[in-house]
Amino acid sequence: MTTTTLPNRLKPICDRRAEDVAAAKAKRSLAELERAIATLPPTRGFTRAVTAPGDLRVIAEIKRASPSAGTIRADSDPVAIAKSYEAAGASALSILTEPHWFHGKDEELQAARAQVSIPVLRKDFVVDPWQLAETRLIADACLLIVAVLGEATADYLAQARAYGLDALVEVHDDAEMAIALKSGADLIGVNNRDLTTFIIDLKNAERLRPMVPPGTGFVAESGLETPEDFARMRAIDAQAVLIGSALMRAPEPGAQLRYLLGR
Ligand SMILES: O=P(O)(O)OC[C@@H](O)[C@@H](O)c1c[nH]c2ccccc12
Repeated sequence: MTTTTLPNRLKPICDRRAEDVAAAKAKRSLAELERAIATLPPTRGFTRAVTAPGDLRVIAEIKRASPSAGTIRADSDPVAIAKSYEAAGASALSILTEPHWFHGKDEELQAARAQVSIPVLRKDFVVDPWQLAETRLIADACLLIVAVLGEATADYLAQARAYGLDALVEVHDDAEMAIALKSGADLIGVNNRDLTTFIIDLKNAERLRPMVPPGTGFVAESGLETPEDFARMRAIDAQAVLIGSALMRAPEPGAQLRYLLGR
């Protein structure tokens, strides 16, 4: 994946991830990962869980830090938070594993996933197909960011599916949405945070919602903080919301989720 045309804030993260992958590949070949995948049971079905009929579904995120917010929660125990999200009614989890900017760890994802029964999205910056195999070994779904992958999104999606891995395809404008739709994505997330400026606007999801045809799952991502924000996403018939900071900043993340869901 060449990253020369990436928006400035994504580029350092993706370049660093590409270096990490190069080092990891030297230790574990793709063939070795694929042999391990062949022995795995099916995933928990992320797309199915977050598009199931009923009230707005929640993908609750575990995120210690981010480039836009700095440290969000220093003392977080990911296993305890994962259990509290599940008990509060989350349909799925999203767990950041990017280490340098988001302070994530694969081991924390694995520990959290082992203690819940809902599906888990590995939230990371995929810049190499090798990461899809790596993700299949520890999680139920991957994130594919169209701003990073461009027209290659379709190939990454096909490879993820070949491993039995679900994918959330992330876009933030019309041009990226067109690429996501063409890629055959069955789950599209609109990021309300502009990854070049970090500005958040829920109108982004509202504006792009009509482009997504029935039968394709729609997830509104980022910047959701209040019950009113949830109501706005229900009003556009989003199947799910992806929420991180507003939960991670609360004293009790699970209790905060319950409050936002009005339960
Ligand atoms: O913390 P928020 O504003 O609730 O956002 C969660 C999630 O949408 C956000 O973490 C995110 C969306 N797309 C990403 C891509 C990479 C890293 C992080 C993200």
